[in-house]
Amino acid sequence: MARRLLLGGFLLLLAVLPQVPGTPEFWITQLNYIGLASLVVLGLVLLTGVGGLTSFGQAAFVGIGAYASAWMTVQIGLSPWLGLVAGLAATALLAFVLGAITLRLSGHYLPLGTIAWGLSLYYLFGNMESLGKHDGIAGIAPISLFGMPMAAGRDIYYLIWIAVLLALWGTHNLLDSRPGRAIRALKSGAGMAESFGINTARYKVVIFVYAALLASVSGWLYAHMQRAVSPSPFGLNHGIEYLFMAVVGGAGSVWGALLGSALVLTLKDQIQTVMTHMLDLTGNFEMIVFGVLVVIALQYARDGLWPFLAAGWQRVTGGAGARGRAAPPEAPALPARARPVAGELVLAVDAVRKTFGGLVAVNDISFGVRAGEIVGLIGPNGAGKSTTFNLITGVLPATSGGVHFRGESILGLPARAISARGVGRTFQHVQLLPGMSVLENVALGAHLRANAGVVRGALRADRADEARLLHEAATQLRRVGLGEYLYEQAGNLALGQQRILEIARALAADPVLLLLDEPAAGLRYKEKQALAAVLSQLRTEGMSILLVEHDMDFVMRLTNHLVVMDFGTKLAEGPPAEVQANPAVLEAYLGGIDDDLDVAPAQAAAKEERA
Ligand SMILES: Nc1ncnc2c1ncn2[C@@H]1O[C@H](COP(=O)(O)OP(=O)(O)OP(=O)(O)O)[C@@H](O)[C@H]1O
Repeated sequence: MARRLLLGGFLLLLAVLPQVPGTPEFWITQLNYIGLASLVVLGLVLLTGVGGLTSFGQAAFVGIGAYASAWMTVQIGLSPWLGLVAGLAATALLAFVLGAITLRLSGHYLPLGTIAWGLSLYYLFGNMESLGKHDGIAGIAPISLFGMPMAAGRDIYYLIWIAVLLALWGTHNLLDSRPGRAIRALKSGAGMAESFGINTARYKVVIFVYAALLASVSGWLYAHMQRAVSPSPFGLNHGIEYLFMAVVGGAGSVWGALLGSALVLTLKDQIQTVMTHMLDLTGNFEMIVFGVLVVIALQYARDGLWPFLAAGWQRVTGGAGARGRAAPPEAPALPARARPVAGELVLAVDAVRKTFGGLVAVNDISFGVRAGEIVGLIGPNGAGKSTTFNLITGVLPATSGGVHFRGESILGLPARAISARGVGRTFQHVQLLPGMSVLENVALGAHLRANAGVVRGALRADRADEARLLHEAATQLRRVGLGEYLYEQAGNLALGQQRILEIARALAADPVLLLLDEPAAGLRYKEKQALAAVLSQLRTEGMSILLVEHDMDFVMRLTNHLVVMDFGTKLAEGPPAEVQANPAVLEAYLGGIDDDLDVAPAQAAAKEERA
């Protein structure tokens, strides 16, 4: 409620400011520039703050939007609106090509790549005869709406701010949608996202084009506001300044874009005024002071200033608690895949082999998992269990052998293709998006069961789809006993709960086979019992489970079949009681290779059960 009031007040202020007779013209001009910068910075929030892709070259896309429309209106005499369409088309095409090439670069090569094309485009503007070389293009017509030209600053003000507010709304919606969750996974969970069928390379290109289009709209508005364009505002220094704005404002939040643009532009102007009037200094000294202020700000607020303001506001208004919120409403179930009949061979691993240089980590291992069966893959540390797991899930390429899932060869397929066929997994080291709610983390698992894309997400035309996804996520969370934590931040959960959350996320993908990598690690006794109950229940429902686990007690009580590995080779295979009595297995474990495995209590437990 309080947030709505604040937003309403802000919108009202924006709307009436130019109408108040006393508002200085300078304020309007400054607000126009803040709006134009906000559009570019909003793109950077999505690209850099959320997606983790640093770009220094956004000013060049502003230039494409500006020059395309300037050229179309001045040289060909077309309407600025057609100029907008041409600018957006040119930007989309160029960003797609540049993105497809540069986004493959990782680490510092990506920012270097963006600097390279930022510079190239700047020099292109300055050297093309038809674009007026370094003098640029003058005499650009103003934008007209319903026959009324928006020539004055106060006229175009509304158009600029409508564009900014629409972009804020669209970006905010996008982040709160199915594609948005995938985008939020790019920065720190790309590998995990691929395991849920998310094409991360595609989403990187999508946010790159999205950010470029926002910059292009800003360029179009700028060209028709200034009525002239020249290369200098589209140079690399402006690209860096946009990045500053994003970082200072708070690159993780859409409102950070507005705050950063407003702060940087106002500060620069104020410092310049102080320098010239009070200290009698002329020249670009404001940039020096500004640079120092940015360094200090980053020292104390790494995530920018918006999170500070948001936290302060939360304290004042006492924000809604995560526990108190109602669960997502009922919604039709998501499409589900056909289940195998009990006993059908779901997974067949056939003489699979993996070598790392001279080391044979997995040495021609074969085993199978049938529908409605829990198979345990056990062995001392370094036996090759995780490597086998990674070969099945497509994370590592095999050296030789075969893996069939429901009769189809899956060896060599990428992780997301394997996941799409119905193989769900959890990770040895928990891989969640800690800043996202528990519910959203699980909804990410159901990504492939819905199809709302970026446009539907941004326009909020995805609500029916979204309701089904969230309802499914809540259902899976209740199924594993985490129904009370739907809106809690995933990072706030205890490790044991995070592991169970990973199972819920895997279940949301509607898998036929679940691969669990040490699910009981770090769990307390009670939590282990709860987990065992969940897994037994899943088995009863026909789920097939392959379990890599160190806790022998847990494995012995739960599995139908055990495969024991040691030094990459299969040591034994069979029902747990049989394997447990196998002398080779006892030797491998009791030989002191692995202290974690405590066979004796497991034997006692098995005896107890038989008695
Ligand atoms: N990427 C890699 N490069 C080189 N060697 C590797 C790589 N991954 C695993 N290995 C080696 O392969 C062997 C099997 O490792 P793996 O992690 O599969 O064993 P594990 O049974 O899962 O052990 P743990 O129970 O400790 O997880 C080990 O000797 C390990 O050092």
